[in-house]
Amino acid sequence: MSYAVLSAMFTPWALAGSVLVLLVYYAWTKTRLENEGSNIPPFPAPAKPFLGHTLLMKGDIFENFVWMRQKAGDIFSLNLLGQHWIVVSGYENLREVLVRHGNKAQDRPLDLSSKVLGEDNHGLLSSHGQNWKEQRAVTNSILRAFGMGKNMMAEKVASEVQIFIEKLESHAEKPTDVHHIVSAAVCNIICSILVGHRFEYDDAYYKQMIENSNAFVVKAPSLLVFFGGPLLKLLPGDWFGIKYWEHCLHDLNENFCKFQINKVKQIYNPENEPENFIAAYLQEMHKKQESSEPTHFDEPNLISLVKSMIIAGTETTSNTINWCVLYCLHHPQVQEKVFEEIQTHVGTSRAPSISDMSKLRYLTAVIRETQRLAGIAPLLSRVVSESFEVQGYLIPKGSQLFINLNSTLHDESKWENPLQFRPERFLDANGDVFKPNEFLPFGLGRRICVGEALARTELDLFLASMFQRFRFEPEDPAQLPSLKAVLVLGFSPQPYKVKFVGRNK
Ligand code: HEM
Repeated sequence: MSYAVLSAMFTPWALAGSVLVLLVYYAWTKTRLENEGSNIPPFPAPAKPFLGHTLLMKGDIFENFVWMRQKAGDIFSLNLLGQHWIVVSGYENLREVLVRHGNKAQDRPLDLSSKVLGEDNHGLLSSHGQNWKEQRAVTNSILRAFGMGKNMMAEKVASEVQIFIEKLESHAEKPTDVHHIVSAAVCNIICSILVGHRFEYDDAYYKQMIENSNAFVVKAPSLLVFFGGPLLKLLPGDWFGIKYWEHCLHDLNENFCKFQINKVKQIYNPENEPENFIAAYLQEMHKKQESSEPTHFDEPNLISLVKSMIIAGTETTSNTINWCVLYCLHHPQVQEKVFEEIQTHVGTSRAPSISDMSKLRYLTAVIRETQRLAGIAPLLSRVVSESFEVQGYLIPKGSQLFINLNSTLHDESKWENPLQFRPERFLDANGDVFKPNEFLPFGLGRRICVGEALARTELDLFLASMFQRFRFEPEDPAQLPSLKAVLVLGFSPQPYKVKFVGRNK
């Protein structure tokens, strides 16, 4: 080979061209799934080169899943930028995957928030393996010790409800967007568990924290961006909103989680009974460290755990309350019926308590119907740690799962007219409330919501007092706020205003 040919081969352009060809080849091989050709669930459409089915995720993902399910069945595959995702729908299939094969489908893929924060496998929401098991066990035991599911926790909730109702009274009859007030009240319950005290709703520091935590849900980049997130973040500007989102998470991390942990550490004494979640975790951590047992208990996990609880425990419950008020604006007869029930069984001279709930059966049905119809946490994600079979299909190790929770909550074969708000569907012929298996708003199996008992107490006490004290009226009766949900990480109602009219008027 002549010197001229050799030197041409090593020009910067030729090198750049070779790198590009290699990259394209790499991307091409990445987009051919490892187990394609074996008995994996079918695809709803042919995959495009490189992108696979990524563009099919555009728009309303649940509407897309409906036609995909019709074409490919209850369990189908998608190739998203070379990653094998499997979408699972239908109650029996969810049970098979999350319960029967639960130990092989309990890990969470590393999500974009963990990637942007550089948190590989910390905390509870997005951790996996042995670390997740330990963080989940300690969270459950601390929450139980602080009275979750018992009267002790109900008292904490009840005292915040009282302050919340007074706040609503100060806005009475004025059309108000109560989103912040509801979130601030609900988050105060988590804060009083985590750090041992509540915050004023108008406190600037607290408001910022709520905004950051809310941003995690409503400002999350679209699912499309999720798959290429870490790379897209390197682009100049903030076209996809990743940098703003990252900033909010970072602020939450530094100024709330780390700051509050440091405050607790300053007065923490391992000899004393822990007064809050952070102190209880520190105590467990020190015990493990002293016993020199191998342990995943450490401060990075604690920081992430605090963040998981704030994020998972605020917008979920407050969204459900906001949905319930919105449904009642559209169905005023429902709120009249709840009020009558409260008047009969509780009266109006004292606040409803958790022990009243067994008599407030229609209210319980209204809360369940709100959770069913709103389906606020519609899609759960998992990564498969060991291959297994469902319905004769191979669910291969390393594939990722989208568990379509709303496929059971809105299943036409189970619920008549599933998209209608009809609380009576949860009442039997004797007027007793029941819970069909398909009612799974908190998930199923090993990763079922860790705060379910707390969330149910919150929903019962907040809503019972709201129905007792106010009639919810629309700002403009001729134009009711939209019922169309905003879908980012979950389903939230669009912002709306409501008038809280005192029942004594
Ligand atoms: C109406 C309110 C709520 C709903 C509908 C809800 C729903 C859910 C769902 C569907 C999951 C995912 C389960 C899975 O992946 O299988 C989950 C997980 C979780 N929830 Fe809730 N949740 C609510 C309230 C709360 C509250 C108040 C807390 C605070 C303690 C909380 C903390 C968590 C945590 C930390 C996880 C992650 C658990 C894990 O990955 O092991 N949630 N929740």
